[in-house]
Amino acid sequence: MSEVTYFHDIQVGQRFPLTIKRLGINGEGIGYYKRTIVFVTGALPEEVIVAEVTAIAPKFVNAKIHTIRQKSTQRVEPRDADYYGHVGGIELEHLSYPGQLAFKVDVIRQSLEKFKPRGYQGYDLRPTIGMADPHGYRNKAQFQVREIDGHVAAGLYHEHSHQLVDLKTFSTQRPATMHVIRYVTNLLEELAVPIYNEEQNSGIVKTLVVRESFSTGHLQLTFVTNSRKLPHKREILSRLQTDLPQVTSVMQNLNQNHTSLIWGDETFNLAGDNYITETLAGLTFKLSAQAFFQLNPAQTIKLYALVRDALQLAPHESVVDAYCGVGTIGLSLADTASEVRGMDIIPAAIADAQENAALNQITNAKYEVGKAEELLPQWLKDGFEPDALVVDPPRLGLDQALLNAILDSRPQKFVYISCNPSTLARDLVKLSDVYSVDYIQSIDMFPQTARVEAVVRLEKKNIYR
Ligand SMILES: C[S@@+](CC[C@H](N)C(=O)[O-])C[C@H]1O[C@@H](n2cnc3c(N)ncnc32)[C@H](O)[C@@H]1O
Repeated sequence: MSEVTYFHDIQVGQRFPLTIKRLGINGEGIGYYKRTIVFVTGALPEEVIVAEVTAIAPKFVNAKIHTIRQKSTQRVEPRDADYYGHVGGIELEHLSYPGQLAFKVDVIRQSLEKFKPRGYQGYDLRPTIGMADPHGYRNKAQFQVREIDGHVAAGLYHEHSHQLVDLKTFSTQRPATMHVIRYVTNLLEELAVPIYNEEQNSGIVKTLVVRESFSTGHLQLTFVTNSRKLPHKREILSRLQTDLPQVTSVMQNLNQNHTSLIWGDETFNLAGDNYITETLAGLTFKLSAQAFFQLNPAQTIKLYALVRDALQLAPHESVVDAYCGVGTIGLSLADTASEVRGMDIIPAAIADAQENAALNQITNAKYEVGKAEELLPQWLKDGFEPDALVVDPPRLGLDQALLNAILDSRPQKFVYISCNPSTLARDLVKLSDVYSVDYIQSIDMFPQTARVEAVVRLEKKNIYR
């Protein structure tokens, strides 16, 4: 972002009245000042505000709210009032939950209108599936630990900085994860365990990671440290055993790198098990400290049911789970399919997928390390023609080579799970040559954030049958 003024009549610090027209993809309010697009953090549609310009870029202006002249009826008091606007993960806390759910459909609509895939005006955009209680859902807390004013603090960085915000409460976290974090933070202070100092690269405890199993209530606690030695280890473990018996796995990860990467290469056990076990959609998963796992288990169950429903696999049909992570989607389909094949670029994720298959006695699922855009064409060349395809790509969307492979092979059944409406709409431009969009079902995996997740059911057009 440049501080240079590109618009001869707009300056940083300038204030002007602004009517907010809609919310943008990151949840910011959007208005127009002299035909220039203005993004205003925290402003809501239909509000009339006085905006104060904070930055100017060639094609847009960023601003903050100076005053609100006319408030939206959808505006609510953020639950995390002390932290709202300072840390990420709660950027829509000022918007009512029905308003958030409506926003998540609207963002998809805006993306479709921008990219205009074939027939987009007729797409069945279904209302977002929300949570009965859109708080206390995150099963994992990964909080930095630092000393602030002589006290041990644990939390997230101030947005766009490395200044830590000590989160005493955080309403999107499952309460047990916060309880463990605060207990350990206080214990580290009481025992005067040296806390990491980023500037000097000194001290020992860098990060606390706590993950809770939704199904068992057990928790895993990992200390990420700058040295192998964890001072007062015995006392810490004994206190945890007495006061937090639900913590069944205590691990230590050694990370002596002076970088922003959370994890070092070595993880070892301090007490209890190496894993916690999670059961989801009838499947059991062993979660090691670093294993990727969905962060909102209650909604994940609904997401997998949506995929199953959209595919309606017959027992003789094979399915590819592209971008499979630890294999959860494909494994949840395995009992309805003849064969599941999945791929991911992360070797540790594939190792977990294979282990998860074995743990659940699933013998018809195979996983390979590699890029979807390379492996799918390879499998097709080798004569494997899947009946169904599920793609769950990262925010970048589908690679061109993968799109070409899909358009060439045209699997009969196709579900696209997207976490970015913009790349989804872009990819649909190509895909809609061969597939029609049956429906787009958004599901709220991250309440209070602007993140959007959607399940798209595509149907091969008749001419290709
Ligand atoms: C949105 S996550 C999907 C997670 C998984 N489907 C689940 O439900 O847990 C995207 C995954 O794509 C993987 N990935 C990124 N680029 C890839 C590529 N080119 N080919 C295959 N996998 C890729 C990432 O490692 C990540 O696990």
